[in-house]
Amino acid sequence: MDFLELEGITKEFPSRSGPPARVMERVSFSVREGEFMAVLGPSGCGKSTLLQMAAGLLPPSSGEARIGGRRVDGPPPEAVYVFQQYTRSLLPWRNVRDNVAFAVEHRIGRRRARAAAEVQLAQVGLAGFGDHFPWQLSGGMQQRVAIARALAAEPALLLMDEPFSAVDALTRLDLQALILDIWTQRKLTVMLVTHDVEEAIYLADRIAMLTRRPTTLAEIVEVGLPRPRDPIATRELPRFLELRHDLLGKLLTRHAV
Ligand SMILES: Nc1ncnc2c1ncn2[C@@H]1O[C@H](COP(=O)(O)OP(=O)(O)OP(=O)(O)O)[C@@H](O)[C@H]1O
Repeated sequence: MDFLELEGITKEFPSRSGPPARVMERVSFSVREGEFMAVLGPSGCGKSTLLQMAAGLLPPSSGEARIGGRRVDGPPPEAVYVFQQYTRSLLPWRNVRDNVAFAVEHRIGRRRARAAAEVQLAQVGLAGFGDHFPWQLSGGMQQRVAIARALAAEPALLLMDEPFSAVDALTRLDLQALILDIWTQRKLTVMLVTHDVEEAIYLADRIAMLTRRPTTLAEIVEVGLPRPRDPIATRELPRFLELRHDLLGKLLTRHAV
C-alpha cells in the first residue's frame, strides 16, 4: 500500500527580476508502507525542496503530497525530518538527553520524555551520554542524537535529507548500518535524499532518479539486492556493481552541460 504519495509536484520560487524560477516539474511517485526509498539526483536539482514539500515545510506550487491518504498542508504528525546539518538542528544549551526529550516533552511531560530519551539513546549506541552537551560529541555522535530525537516521536515515516554527508567515510558506513537496523526493527517507511549513488543502492528498496533542472522524475529503479545487507559484501555483489555503473553513468550524462 502506498504511504507517501507525491502527485504532479511542481515548484517555482519567485525571482527578484523576471518570471519565477521553476525548479521542479510534475514529479509523481509513491513510497509504499514499510519501504526504503532513496531519492537520487545531481546537486541543485531540488531533492531537498522535494523532501521539504513531503514534510509539509514548504508548499508545492501545484500538485500535492499525501501521507496515509491525507493531503499534506503542514508538518504531519506521523512524519519526522532529519536534517543534513545536525550541528544546527541540536540545541547547544541542552544536554543530549534533553535534546532528545525535546521531541516529545510537550506531549508526555519532561520526566517521561527524559526516560524515553534514555531508551532512544541506547538504541543509537549512546547509552551513558545523556549528560553530555552536543559540542562534547563527535559529528557522527551528534547525528546519532538527531536520529534518536527523530525516533523519540515514534514516527511512521522518516524523511532524511543527506543525513550522512557531513561525516567521515567510516562514520558514514556506521550510520548507514544503524539506519538499516532501525528501519528493520521499527518497520518504518523511509524517504532518504542523497547524491551518493552507492549509499542509495546500499540502503534502498527503490531509487527515484531525478533529472537536472528543470527537474522531473527520470525513472524509478528497483534495487533488488538481498537483505540483510552487509556493508562490505553487498557492495561487492554483481548486481550492486551493475547498478552503480548504470546509475553513475546516467547521473554523469545528465549532469553534463
Ligand atoms: N527559498 C528558495 N528561493 C529560491 N530558490 C530556491 C529556494 N530554495 C531552493 N532554491 C533553489 O532550488 C534549487 C534546488 O535546491 P535544493 O536545495 O532542493 O537542491 P538539492 O538537489 O537538494 O541540492 P544539493 O544536492 O546541492 O543539496 C536550487 O537551485 C536552489 O537555488
